[in-house]
Amino acid sequence: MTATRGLEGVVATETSISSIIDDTLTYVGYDIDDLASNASFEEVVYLLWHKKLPKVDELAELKQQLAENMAVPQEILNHFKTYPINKVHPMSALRTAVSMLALYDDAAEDMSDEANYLKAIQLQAKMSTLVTAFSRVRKGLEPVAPKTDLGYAANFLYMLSGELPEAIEIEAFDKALVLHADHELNASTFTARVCVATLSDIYSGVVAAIGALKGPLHGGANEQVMKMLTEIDTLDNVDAYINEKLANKDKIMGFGHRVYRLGDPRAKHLREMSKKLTSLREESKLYDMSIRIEEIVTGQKNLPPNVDFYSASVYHSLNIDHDLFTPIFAVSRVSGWTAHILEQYANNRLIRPRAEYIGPGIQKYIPIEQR
Ligand SMILES: CC(=O)SCCNC(=O)CCNC(=O)[C@H](O)C(C)(C)COP(=O)(O)OP(=O)(O)OC[C@H]1O[C@@H](n2cnc3c(N)ncnc32)[C@H](O)[C@@H]1OP(=O)(O)O
Ligand SMILES: O=C([O-])CC(=O)C(=O)O
Repeated sequence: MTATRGLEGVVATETSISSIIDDTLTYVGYDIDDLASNASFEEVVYLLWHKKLPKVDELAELKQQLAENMAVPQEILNHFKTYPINKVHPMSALRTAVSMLALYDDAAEDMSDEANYLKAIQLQAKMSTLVTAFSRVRKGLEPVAPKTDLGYAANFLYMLSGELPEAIEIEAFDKALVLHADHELNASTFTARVCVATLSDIYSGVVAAIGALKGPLHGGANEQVMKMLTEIDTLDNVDAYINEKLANKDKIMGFGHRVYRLGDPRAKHLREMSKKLTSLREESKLYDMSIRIEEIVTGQKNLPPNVDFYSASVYHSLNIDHDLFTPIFAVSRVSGWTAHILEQYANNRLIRPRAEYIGPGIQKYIPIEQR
């Protein structure tokens, strides 16, 4: 038995939710470029869960279900207030809060298809409330209740700031949610599938996935990109900073991908959004710095930007705190996680691969006093 490092190239499951073939990303066969230009996030959520685009009444019903399920138990909001607030990363708060949601769900252990679908709706609805409420509580502000007449993207921005967002902000945020919704068998989705393949519950699968997304080699990279842009500070500093990192063999966050070799098709949409929004906020320097970083990293290492690179300056331009970038990724990706969890339940087999043993051969036990 020989291990494949990082499971590269290993085909671990079948799925009909999303695919990456020849650097093209599709959700249920729809090209991501088509969806990014035309579909709302709620349509994409429906697509991932039902494997078909919704009709008018189906979309209206899903929107209503999401809006109606956004409120979270007061106990969880009170719990936020007990945290050592300045030390807690919002991804850790989200991980705990999603775990707590299960405690207040009477159907948490009901494994019927109907109950699991309802839990998917509740997780999708409540995660945006949890992220925005935590952000406010740590600033000493009260959470803002969702408005049932707003769409998902608008509601997130409204609950975050307490102000009704502008149309351009809603459009950009909605598109970012569409672009992050699913991505074949990425690390967090695989984690979710492994977890629920033991027939554990959907909350456990999503909590496990949040943990996997948090790391800087996966969803956590978007926050690190913003940290890098902040450190570099000016266009003049870019070359020296990036060249030094590359010379030291440090990774440049937001570049490279396990599956894409020619480039991540989502990055160009975020690049365009970054250009527009940074200019609107009179912070074009962030876009200019990003473009120069891309020129150097692509030129020297042949590594194109991934979804996390330009999303950083997009979220910054929406006045979002930098440590909320990865929780926002989770708010979108929970649609994909839950779609994969439901798909796993529908045709389940325990996921249990083997390991190549590289430790010592058979050894004889030595009593502790003789070691
Ligand atoms: C939503 C997402 O999860 S998208 C990915 C987000 N993560 C990041 O942006 C973090 C930075 N990128 C990386 O760490 C990697 O490119 C990953 C984790 C995305 C993919 O990793 P892998 O497929 O395992 O590639 P691996 O890390 O083995 O890299 C292969 C080679 O490219 C180099 N490389 C890969 N990414 C980068 C990078 N961002 N900066 C510099 N060099 C890089 C590696 O150093 C390695 O070089 P070597 O062969 O000389 O040792
Ligand atoms: O697919 C991956 O490995 C990582 C990624 O881009 C994503 O999860 O969106």
